[in-house]
Amino acid sequence: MESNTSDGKWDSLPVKLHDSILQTLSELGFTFMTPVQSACIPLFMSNKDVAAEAVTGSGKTLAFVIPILEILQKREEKLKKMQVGALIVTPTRELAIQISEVVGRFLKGFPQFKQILLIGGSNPIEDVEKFKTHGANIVIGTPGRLEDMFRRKADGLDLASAVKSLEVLVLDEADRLLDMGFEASLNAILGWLPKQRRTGLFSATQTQELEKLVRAGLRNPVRITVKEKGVSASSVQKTPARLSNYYTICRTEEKFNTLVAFLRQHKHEKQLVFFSTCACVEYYGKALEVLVKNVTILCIHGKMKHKRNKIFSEFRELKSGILVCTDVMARGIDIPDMNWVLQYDPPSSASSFVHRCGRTARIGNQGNALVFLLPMEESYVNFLSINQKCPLQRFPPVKDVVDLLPKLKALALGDRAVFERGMRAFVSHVQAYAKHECSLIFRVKDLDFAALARGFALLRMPKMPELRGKTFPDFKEEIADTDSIRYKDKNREKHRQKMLAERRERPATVKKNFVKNKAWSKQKSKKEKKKKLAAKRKLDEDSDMDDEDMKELLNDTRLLKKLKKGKISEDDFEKHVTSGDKSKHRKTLSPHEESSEGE
Ligand SMILES: Nc1ncnc2c1ncn2[C@@H]1O[C@H](COP(=O)(O)OP(=O)(O)OP(=O)(O)O)[C@@H](O)[C@H]1O
Repeated sequence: MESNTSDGKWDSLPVKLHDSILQTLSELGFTFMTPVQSACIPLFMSNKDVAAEAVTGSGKTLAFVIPILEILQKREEKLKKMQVGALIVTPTRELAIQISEVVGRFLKGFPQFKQILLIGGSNPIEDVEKFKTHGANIVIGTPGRLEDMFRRKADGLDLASAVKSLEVLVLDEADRLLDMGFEASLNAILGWLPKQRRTGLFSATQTQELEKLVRAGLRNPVRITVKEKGVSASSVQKTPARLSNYYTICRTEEKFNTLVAFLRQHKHEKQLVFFSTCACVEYYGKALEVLVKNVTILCIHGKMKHKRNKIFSEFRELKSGILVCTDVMARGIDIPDMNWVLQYDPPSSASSFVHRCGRTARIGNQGNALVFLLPMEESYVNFLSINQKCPLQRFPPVKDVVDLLPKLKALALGDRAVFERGMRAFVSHVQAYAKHECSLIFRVKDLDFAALARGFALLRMPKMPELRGKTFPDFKEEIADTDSIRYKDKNREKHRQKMLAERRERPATVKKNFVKNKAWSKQKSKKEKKKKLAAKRKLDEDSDMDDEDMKELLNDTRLLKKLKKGKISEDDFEKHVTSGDKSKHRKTLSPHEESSEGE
């Protein structure tokens, strides 16, 4: 089936839709159904479980929202205030908000039903109170918060009882939800739900693994697949037909300059720029704010706590602008009039590639996507075309590329915060690169680290396990003593100076043991200590990491590895491990992973 909006009018369905639904559809100006809607709605309404795969932006949301409303309003026994009839689970908050807006629009015609949004970023106690006061028949949420809500019996919310009347469960972006990252929460949630229910799995890249479908509780599901006919070939492609999908090949040192030149030439358009990690968004996003003038630039990633919803809504309203983001924006997000999807870093999986591109060229509109590849990554183009049915064309060379890396370096020299962001971004990028699903093409061992560091405009090479034992004659350190780089923020700098002075005053022997005795106190079990060290290794975006912290963490990580390999004893480990006392402030080595970016 080709994905367009002319798959018949709503009254051509074998089932008649409720007048209120038809009324809302007419208000929205949706005269025709899309293929996924005409296929799913009657099946889902007739007691079947469905697993639907349809290209991005093909109207999957209504393919489950309409049946949910039909099923709930047809129930013989009307739902009470605290009875949940439908549960929609999504991997990200933004997607949950978006779905709740769609549901809200249709609920105007069904005032008897209430919906509630249960997502991260808000106060869970407020959610509990809201639920208790207003009740909810349709729940939309992200796995972490939903699981949390199920466990809040002590706060007076018995969600497990409320879902006993559940008729429909929808997993939107099902393949992502059934991934490892959400496994624990999702299993817990599924465990609370009644077995007798309809289940729908929706995605542009559906899971083909039967065992996953079974885990989601699907009984003999009807599989619905709606793909696009390829423009050139007679093949069926996974991306929308009206998407112009490009790639460009840049050397590492040219990549950022090319991006800036491109963005400067497309200021009147709306664009998403994907990076692989939160730390890269923080670093490059801020750099773009300085280097691309007279255009709104916003940044969003999964480690942002409260600002996220506001940023997302702000960007949706813009006529033109740039949203620098991680894969938290890759799936399901429906931003009107998106002109370009730029992938500065290729995504960690082929399915992400399809979803990222799908933020443009939605519902029959024109759109463009461009992925930046290094020369050694060119075979990714073939891989996408053959294995993923996602053909790309080479983008004509970007004009007026100027070298802005010296400017970026100057920014780092002028503010320690920029310097640290750059180091963190580099480390996270390398570690994310090593985790690429397509590891035959994205080979970390083939990365030219010196060139990469030049491309990141770093002042010196960071210390990280991947670079251990290597020398980089092609990388010129910009500054011998990075301690001399000051924070622009006066208070932060004052605090740093104080810490430096304290460190200088501390005798060398005490230095090692002083903090150690505090945090790694004798009372703590060895297991606990190891757990704490593992926790320290998870990146905490809100704190700072100075050079000393970085060294200590490297030391700790090295020791932990040795301990695991049996090269040192537990006693040796304890003797040499540095303290965790500063862990509140410290950064870690590991990247800002986006693998469990949801929520
Ligand atoms: N029948 C229709 N006629 C016109 N527009 C529609 C119709 N159905 C949905 N739309 C619009 O199409 C856009 C894309 O729909 P939706 O977000 O449901 O796509 P999707 O298939 O879920 O995409 P993704 O795979 O990216 O999650 C939305 O703006 C929606 O309002």
